[in-house]
Amino acid sequence: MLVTLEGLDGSGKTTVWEALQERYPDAVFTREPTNDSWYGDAVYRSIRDDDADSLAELFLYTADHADHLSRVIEPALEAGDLVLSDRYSDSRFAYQGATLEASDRLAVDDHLEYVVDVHEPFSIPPDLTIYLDVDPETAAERAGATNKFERVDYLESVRDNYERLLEREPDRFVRIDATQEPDAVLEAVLGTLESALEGSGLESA
Ligand SMILES: Nc1ncnc2c1ncn2[C@@H]1O[C@H](COP(=O)(O)OP(=O)(O)OP(=O)(O)O)[C@@H](O)[C@H]1O
Ligand SMILES: Cc1cn([C@H]2C[C@H](O)[C@@H](COP(=O)(O)O)O2)c(=O)[nH]c1=O
Repeated sequence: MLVTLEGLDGSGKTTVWEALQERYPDAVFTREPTNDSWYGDAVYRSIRDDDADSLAELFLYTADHADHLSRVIEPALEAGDLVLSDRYSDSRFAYQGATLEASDRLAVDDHLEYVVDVHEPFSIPPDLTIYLDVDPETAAERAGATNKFERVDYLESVRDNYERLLEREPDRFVRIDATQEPDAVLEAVLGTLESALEGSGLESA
């Protein structure tokens, strides 16, 4: 089963993902951008470049995703493992959808749909996506504005895109109020995961 954690920068995904590692010791924990390949290194280089071309950046993130799929996700799913990924394809749909729209780099009507379509022929959709919902102000404050994505105005567009994704696939997404205290957020995530794992044949926490 493939479970992904999504949300704005600073929404608390990594905090939750790290706590889950104690509860699910047999699961495969992974992330995007990857931090163990040259594709991931290239993505982090682009994140640090304020003048990066938005279309080139989409394909850097997508190359990293393709490698992540073949190297980590597909083998783990074939082995029947529970896979928990801190960010995955929805980050591309929300973030690059917003960046491309702002840069006017592409002659398409709907930038989010374009990014979804790029993934469609090769990607594996998650079984469950836990969306940690925070307002852009809280997100930017918590994240500390350390990169070009962590600005309130940009995060507003990213959040609008996440809302579209939740509307498109209400059965895949579970929204959790991530402005709650960390313990309450973790409890809500654990409750969601336990319900999803019931009857899946995979072990509960
Ligand atoms: N529920 C919470 N309430 C208050 N602060 C939180 C909460 N969850 C996480 N934090 C704090 O917010 C900061 C960002 O958290 P974290 O790194 O988990 O977010 P993230 O979503 O993974 O961010 P990014 O996408 O930028 O990596 C950290 O300092 C963390 O301790
Ligand atoms: C996977 C992915 C990520 N991003 C953005 C979101 C963050 O600002 C950075 C790095 O992610 P991290 O969780 O803070 O390490 O990259 C993106 O724009 N598109 C993506 O596909």
